[in-house]
Amino acid sequence: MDRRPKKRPRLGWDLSHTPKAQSGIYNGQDVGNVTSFGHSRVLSDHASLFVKGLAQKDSPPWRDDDKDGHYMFELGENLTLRYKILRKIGEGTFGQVLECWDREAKEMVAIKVVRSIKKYREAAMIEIDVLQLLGRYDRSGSRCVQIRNWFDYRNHICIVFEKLGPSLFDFLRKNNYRSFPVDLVREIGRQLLECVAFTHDMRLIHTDLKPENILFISADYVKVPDYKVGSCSPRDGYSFKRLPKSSAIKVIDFGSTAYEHQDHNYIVSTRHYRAPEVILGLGWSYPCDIWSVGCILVELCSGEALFQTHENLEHLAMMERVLGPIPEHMLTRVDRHAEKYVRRGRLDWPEGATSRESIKAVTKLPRLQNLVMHHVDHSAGDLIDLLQGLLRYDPSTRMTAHEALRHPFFTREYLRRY
Ligand SMILES: Nc1ncnc2c1ncn2[C@@H]1O[C@H](COP(=O)(O)OP(=O)(O)OP(=O)(O)O)[C@@H](O)[C@H]1O
Repeated sequence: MDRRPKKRPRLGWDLSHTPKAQSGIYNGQDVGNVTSFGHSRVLSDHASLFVKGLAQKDSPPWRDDDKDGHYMFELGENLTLRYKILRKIGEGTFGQVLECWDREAKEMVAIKVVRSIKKYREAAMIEIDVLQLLGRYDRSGSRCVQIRNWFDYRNHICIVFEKLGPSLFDFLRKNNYRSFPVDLVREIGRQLLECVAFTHDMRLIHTDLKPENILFISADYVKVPDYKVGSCSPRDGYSFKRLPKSSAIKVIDFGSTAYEHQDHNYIVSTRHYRAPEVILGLGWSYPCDIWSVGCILVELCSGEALFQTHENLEHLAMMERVLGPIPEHMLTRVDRHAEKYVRRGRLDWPEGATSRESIKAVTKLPRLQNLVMHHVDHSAGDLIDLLQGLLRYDPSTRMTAHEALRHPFFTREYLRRY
């Protein structure tokens, strides 16, 4: 049974946060006048009528947006005369993602049609800036999703991407939250860290790494028997699980990407992947992405999100249960919002728990070593050691992406399956 929503929301956006560190990049001009974007296009319906040889049909009638500022459309309609809408493939905080046929390039594309609300339009311009920057330097085009085009259509910023396959989260969900084989985890981890290393080299922090934002390039999969699930009969279909034919992945959603900055102290990341320094209000930087990678790798090994909680103190208590005590030097420096989670230099737990259920949820979590050993049939020692480096509490001693890529979990000669 599905226990989680199709896409877990990033909390920061609908709180009060506006990405301060990013405001210097897009200076609030009207989008059509932004000069820093070489390929800026503001396409009115009339303008698009002049695109020669592309029109199959006219533009759809003008419709009001829905109450949240989402673009209203019907399948088969044009989105400018260049793109034909085939289906909706995703929805997030920023807007809807539509699979479209690009009549000019003659290929499928994924177009993010951003909500017609000022803060999302502004954030979309930052995402375009980041994507163009990454695209300029990532010559192999290997790990970050590629932007193909962008335009402003009926007050919606539309970002055209190469079309990718399902997300890691889609795969986990379709597999009823059963684990990936460790060799696949290794291949995904390596590519993810390559992307993070490249992004960090570009002095950018993604801030929203999660299984929903990591997409397989291809949608092809095979069904293999899942011997670990002894209790289910083959008849109910659960004794098979899907595995991707190729492990190649790309990272998407650079809409919350932050530029290197000294004063990062607003809340970032989707809850389960949020680093302790973010929760404690200690300021954050590149290491917050590394923490998210650690959480993602554990989730791929076990099938379930590591810290399933919606509450800060419970979240911190879960971290202590899995990883050991948070260093006192971090707890004594917390900001005024997080003061209530600390008592005499240690976490106010279980005293500060809101319910017995909460204490139970924390107590039932295993130690990291046990969790990994339970799910992984080989290379557990290397994986545990890597995770301990990625999930170090103190961001200044946490592994960097480049260090992680040199870890034996990736460099030792394992018999490769993927
Ligand atoms: N290039 C792509 N190819 C295929 N599907 C995609 C692509 N980009 C996005 N998607 C799908 O659309 C969904 C939403 O995309 P994205 O995360 O970029 O939107 P968002 O509004 O920024 O989300 P969030 O709420 O996390 O900020 C993804 O989870 C994925 O399923």
